[in-house]
Amino acid sequence: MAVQNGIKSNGWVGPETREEPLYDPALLQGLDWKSVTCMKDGVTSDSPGLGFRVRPLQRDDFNKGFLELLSHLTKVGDVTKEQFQARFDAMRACRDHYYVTVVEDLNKGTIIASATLAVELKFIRGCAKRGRLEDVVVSEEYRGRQLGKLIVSTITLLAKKVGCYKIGLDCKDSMKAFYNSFGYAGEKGNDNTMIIRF
Ligand SMILES: CC(=O)SCCNC(=O)CCNC(=O)[C@H](O)C(C)(C)COP(=O)(O)OP(=O)(O)OC[C@H]1O[C@@H](n2cnc3c(N)ncnc32)[C@H](O)[C@@H]1OP(=O)(O)O
Repeated sequence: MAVQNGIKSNGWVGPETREEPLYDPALLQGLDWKSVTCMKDGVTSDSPGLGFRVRPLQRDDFNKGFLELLSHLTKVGDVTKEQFQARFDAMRACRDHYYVTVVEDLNKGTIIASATLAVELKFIRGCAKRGRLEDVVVSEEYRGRQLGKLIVSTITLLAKKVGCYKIGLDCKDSMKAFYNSFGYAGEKGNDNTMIIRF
């Protein structure tokens, strides 16, 4: 892809074009961590712990074990690098809709946690935006080290920052207590997920 004066032919502008982030990394700066009570030892997305970095998904994360990480959540299938990059490019083209956010272990150069904020545009509520928390996962060998809380809290704060009026999620019954600890709760009379699988 052609780059001229930091501006790519797809219109992406910013100092981190070399790393090709899915969304503007500056959005992760200055999140309101004062409102988060579940983190211990001052861990935030700006200070995630020695050797860790919280950042948007990048186009080269195929090489950093991103799909391997997702396999700790569900079936991924045989996704080639070309397929991964085509999907990445499609998500980036839908600007302001997909905020796949990861934690990288900088010492190993691997992606060790991830979650997605998907933003749905509405006509209701004055053309509001609704957030969805999707595909939360921490690599099995890194669990129990606050990374789950870190990535979920980051996405929740990000949803507020980008202007969502609410954020919701679907999860198994066994995960309800985990999400309750961040303030996610079922609503009386409106606590059903209904799906058709194709
Ligand atoms: C919307 C969705 O995507 S639902 C899908 C959720 N993802 C999965 O099920 C994938 C497999 N599981 C995982 O990847 C991880 O176990 C996660 C993401 C659920 C948790 O990640 P971890 O890094 O281990 O969590 P973390 O260390 O931040 O622990 C957070 C706290 O939640 C608690 N916790 C962890 N799992 C659960 C659970 N199932 N129910 C209740 N509490 C839980 C921990 O005990 C810990 O409590 P503490 O802060 O009092 O010590």
